[in-house]
Amino acid sequence: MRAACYSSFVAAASLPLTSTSSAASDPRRLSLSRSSLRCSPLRRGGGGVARALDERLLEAAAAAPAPAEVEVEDESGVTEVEDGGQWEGEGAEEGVGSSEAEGEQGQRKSKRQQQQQQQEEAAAAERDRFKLINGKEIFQEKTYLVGVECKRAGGYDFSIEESLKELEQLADTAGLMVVGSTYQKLSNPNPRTYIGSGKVGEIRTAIQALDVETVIFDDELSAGQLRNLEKSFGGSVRVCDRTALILDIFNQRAATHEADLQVTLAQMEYQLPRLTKMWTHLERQSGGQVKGMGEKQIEVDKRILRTQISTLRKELESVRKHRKLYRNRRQSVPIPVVSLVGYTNAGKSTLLNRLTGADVLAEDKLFATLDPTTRRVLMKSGTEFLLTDTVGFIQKLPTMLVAAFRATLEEISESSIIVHLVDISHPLAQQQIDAVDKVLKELDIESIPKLVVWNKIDNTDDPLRVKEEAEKQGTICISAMNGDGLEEFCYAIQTKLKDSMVPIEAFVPYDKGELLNDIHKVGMVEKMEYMENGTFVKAHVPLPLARLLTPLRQQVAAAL
Ligand SMILES: Nc1nc2c(ncn2[C@@H]2O[C@H](COP(=O)(O)OP(=O)(O)OP(=O)(O)O)[C@@H](O)[C@H]2O)c(=O)[nH]1
Ligand SMILES: [Mg+2]
Repeated sequence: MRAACYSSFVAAASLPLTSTSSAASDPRRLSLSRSSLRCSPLRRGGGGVARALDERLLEAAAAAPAPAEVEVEDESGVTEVEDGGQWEGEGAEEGVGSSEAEGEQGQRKSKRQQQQQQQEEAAAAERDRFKLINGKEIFQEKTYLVGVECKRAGGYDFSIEESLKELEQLADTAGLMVVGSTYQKLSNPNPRTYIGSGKVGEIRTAIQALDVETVIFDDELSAGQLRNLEKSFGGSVRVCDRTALILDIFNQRAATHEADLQVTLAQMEYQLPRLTKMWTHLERQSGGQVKGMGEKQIEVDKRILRTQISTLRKELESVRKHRKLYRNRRQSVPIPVVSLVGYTNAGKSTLLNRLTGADVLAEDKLFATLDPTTRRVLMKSGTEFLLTDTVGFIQKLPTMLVAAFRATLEEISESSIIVHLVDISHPLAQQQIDAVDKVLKELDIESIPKLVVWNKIDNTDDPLRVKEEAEKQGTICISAMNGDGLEEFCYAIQTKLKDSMVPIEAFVPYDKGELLNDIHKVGMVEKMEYMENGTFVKAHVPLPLARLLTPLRQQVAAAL
């Protein structure tokens, strides 16, 4: 029953398409237009991994005994009572017979009551699995996690246990209920099933014992591996991988048009290579007589998907152009931009909120922020800078997501300073730093000055010792939560900004007073002298403003 309902869900939901069950090859799914996919209430209700409320309710209703059957049972109960009434009369004569009948009847009754109670409890437990996440109702599917530790070149620094722990956090963010996990050490992944056959059997047993509905692998699986695993685990269990899970979280959290476009594009790109051989059932249905039918259907689907991908790319391009235009307009007032980057959950949004009084969602979930938010920060010195909050990074970040979010991250490449915020209280802080540096390298922005800042100092066991260590490394410690170290943070930004500015001396006539304002706002004034026809100013200013001031810089010698 679940498999049947799930078919219709996958067909209606968008293209996270983590499943390769026969349902996943439903032709209707691919013929859906993207706009209809985006508007689908099922997609709104949680995307591919977490199922929508309506679907689950239908399913739960179907799984529960039909009301008509309950009535029949009740009717039979009533008949028995009536019979019992007759027996009662007879029993009054026989005495013992009556109490025996009553006992039997009572036993039957209590058994029925017990069954009813069990059913009610099961229904209540089922209802409890509907959770409200980000204002969306999500059904907490029972999920089992699987990891593989491989000896591979350029491996990640996260151990398999740590990586699985993070996968559990991701599953929790997606609204899933993790009921167990396992891992295997392999020299090389099995090309058919990723894990060995013994492990497949072990997981199958766990699926049955724990009533698992979804199995998530910690690494990206091929279409063939997904299909083979799903077959081995039994039709109703869904198998997906870390990438699909991350895409699903992004899908759940995309709140703006641009984020929505980016996530849909990434999902389609993830899906494209996984369409291969999903139509083999057509070959089987046709009894082998209409050869190549499935093959043709894949081609049709791929073509549809490619067309949708290219339409999406064009749409994204136009959004990007618009964003660039906006950025250029913003740059005509050359306020320096400081970008906040860091591992997901490091506290970037909390810091932005704390410094600017913004109202960006900050919560103890992974990928709370998908869209860059920029706010103005006014320092005590009077200097201003723009602070941009960006999407968090994660180890094993799907490459299509990095690519899809490149436009968003372009903001970073045009900033004056990059602040790499680290959750220093996290046991894997160093590994997280390495993962972020890896993505930053991919973005080719190493020439921009970087400031490493340790956050959540309040959450460490020994803040004093951590601060000492930070000092040794030339790093600042802050608590975005309670505001500790924020003055030092602003001072460090100011110093770094100054390093990236040009020292100038200029004579600003009184009728060009607005330029003096700009110097104050975006630069750092060291000396100012009011003279007869204007003001002499010595300052550090950003390059664009220094260029703008060129004629006035040349007048200094004449004025003095
Ligand atoms: N104890 C402590 N908790 C903090 C601090 N800063 C942030 N947090 C908490 O850390 C969690 C994540 O904070 P966010 O600001 O959402 O993190 P983020 O880096 O924006 O995360 P993403 O948007 O997912 O990339 C929230 O529960 C915050 O309350 C801090 O200085 N101390
Ligand atoms: Mg955030």
